[in-house]
Parts: sequence; C-alpha cells; structure tokens
Amino acid sequence: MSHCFRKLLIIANPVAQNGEGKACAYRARALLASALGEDSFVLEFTERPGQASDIAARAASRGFDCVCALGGDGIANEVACGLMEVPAGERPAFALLPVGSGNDYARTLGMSTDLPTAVLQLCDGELRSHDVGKCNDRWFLETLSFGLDAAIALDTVERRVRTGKTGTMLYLQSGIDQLLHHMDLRRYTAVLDGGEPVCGESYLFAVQIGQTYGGGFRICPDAAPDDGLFDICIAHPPLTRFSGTFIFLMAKDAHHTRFKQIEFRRAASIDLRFDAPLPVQIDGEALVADSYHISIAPRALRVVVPYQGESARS
Ligand SMILES: Nc1ncnc2c1ncn2[C@@H]1O[C@H](COP(=O)(O)OP(=O)(O)OP(=O)(O)O)[C@@H](O)[C@H]1O
Repeated sequence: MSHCFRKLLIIANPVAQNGEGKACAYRARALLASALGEDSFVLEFTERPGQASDIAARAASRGFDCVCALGGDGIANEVACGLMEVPAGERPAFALLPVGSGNDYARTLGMSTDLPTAVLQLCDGELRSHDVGKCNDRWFLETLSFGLDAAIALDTVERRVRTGKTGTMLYLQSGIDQLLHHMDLRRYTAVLDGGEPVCGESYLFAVQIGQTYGGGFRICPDAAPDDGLFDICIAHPPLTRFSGTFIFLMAKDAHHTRFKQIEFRRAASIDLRFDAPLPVQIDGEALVADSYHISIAPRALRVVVPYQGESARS
C-alpha cells in the first residue's frame, strides 16, 4: 500500500515526448497494477490541450485523493492549475510520472525519468508541501520567464517537432540560435513586495520556484520550492553576443552566478511591466499579457516526492 494516497487518478498526455506518452502510460499502468493492485488507481488520457485541468479539478468529487500527471512540464502545469481550483482542505495531492522533454519540475520533486524507478518512487513516496506561483490568472509550478530565455523555451517546442531532438541538446541549440539572432534588450519596471518601483534593462528576467528551466539549466541554484519566495534572476547589460552565449553555457551547471551582469533577488510578490512586448513562458508554455502580477501561494500544494527516510523529515 502507498504511503500517501488511497485512490490515485493518473492523467496521461498521449502526445508527450513526441508521442511516447501513450506507450509509457500503459507501461506505468502494468507496473502500478502489480505494485498496488488494479483497484487503487484509474488511468485516463487527455484528448486535447487544457483538458487535464478540467479532469484534475473534478478529481476530488470523484473520490481521488491524489492526481498524477504523466507527461512533461506542460501536463504537470495543467494538472496543478486544476488542483488549485479545489478548496485547500479538499485538494488532492499532486504527483508526477515524468515522460516529457524538459522534466524540470520532476527535477525539483526528485522524481526519476526512468519509468519503473519513478513508479516505485510514487508508490513508496511521501508528501511535502510546495509553493505554487500565479501570474495574472495562471498558476505555475517551476518557472516563469521573460525575454531571451522564454524565446529559447518557446523555440524548443517548434524545433523539437522539426528535428526530433529533446532535452539539454535541444535547449542548447535553441539557446545559441536565439542568442545569435534575437538578443533583445527590454526596459522593465518591477515592484517587489510592494516596495519602490525598480527600473532597469534586461535580456532575461526569470522568476523561479524550482532551480531549473529548459531541461536542467540551473538558473536559480539557491531556489527552494517551499520557502514561500520566488528566486529571481535578471541578466543586465552590457552583454555582447559572445559574452551572452558564454554565460548562457555556464548556466547549465550554475556557473553564471559570478558574473556582474547577473543579479539575483527574492520576493513573494512582483508587479512587472516592460516597455515593449516580449516572449513569455510559464512552465514552458507561451503567455501573452501587457503587465504581470505575480504572487506566491506558500506551500499550497501537497506533492509526492521520493521517500527520504525518517532522518530527512522536517
Ligand atoms: N491529447 C492531447 N493532444 C494534443 N496535445 C495535448 C494533449 N494533451 C495535452 N496536450 C498538450 O501537449 C503539450 C505538451 O505536453 P507535455 O508538457 O506533457 O509534454 P512535452 O512537451 O513532451 O514535455 P516538456 O513540457 O517537459 O517539454 C501541452 O501543451 C499540453 O497541453
């Protein structure tokens, strides 16, 4: 029997990871049936983008106490958006079987991308409470970013379909292409935690709950998903195409933090405007707005993480 749920709903994206999602879901079903028994879970597939939110929002009324996204960061986001519509006292826990291309929230949870291992982690897992971010009316689990890095994230979606590449290699190729051809500077005005407005110029402005985006780029290496704060990374001028590309490559392993152009901040709320439209990504999907009100719901979502043992419990 699982440590942390009685009845599990798995919402699977059949088109995740270039169509691998469907076969992975059937494998997960077989593994879960032998680990937990067939009566303890239900597997449902989405038929269209956005549907996972509707299914997750109704899960509690159908008797499920845990909803597991099977797919990438996109379906994870949709499931979380649905769960956040449920009143806190009735909200099912969130779980993830990572079958995506980027899998950044899986990194934050500590879930393996090896399916049999992830199923065992889910069955033996424990619950933690994680923060959930909100930008205007859209929730996010891991990342919200503006400018160059969002352009890269959005470019990867189109490039993945075209080239079949995934993960870090895909993000690196997109990154270098965007750095060489679309390194646009924007003026921003930011109000952090209701303070005085701060104006500046940035190439990228990332607002993180977890440490990574883009398939493992550790843009905010000190971010903790349960501290009630966003970690913010801003890349300021001067940056040439060469130094920008160099710092971008260094960010893969969090070695970008020592450059003077890179500023880190923390806040629980941010009001943000830019002087001109720019690419925006929220958990890897595009977002379009004129201004951005960003707030955090501290420890609002119970999430299944791999069992850490008694000594790791806080
Ligand atoms: N049945 C479906 N048909 C088409 N698109 C779907 C369906 N279900 C979900 N989607 C959409 O598929 C997109 C990508 O999903 P997901 O994030 O799960 O996989 P991925 O893109 O392979 O992984 P990652 O986000 O980690 O790169 C999301 O925008 C989601 O809304």
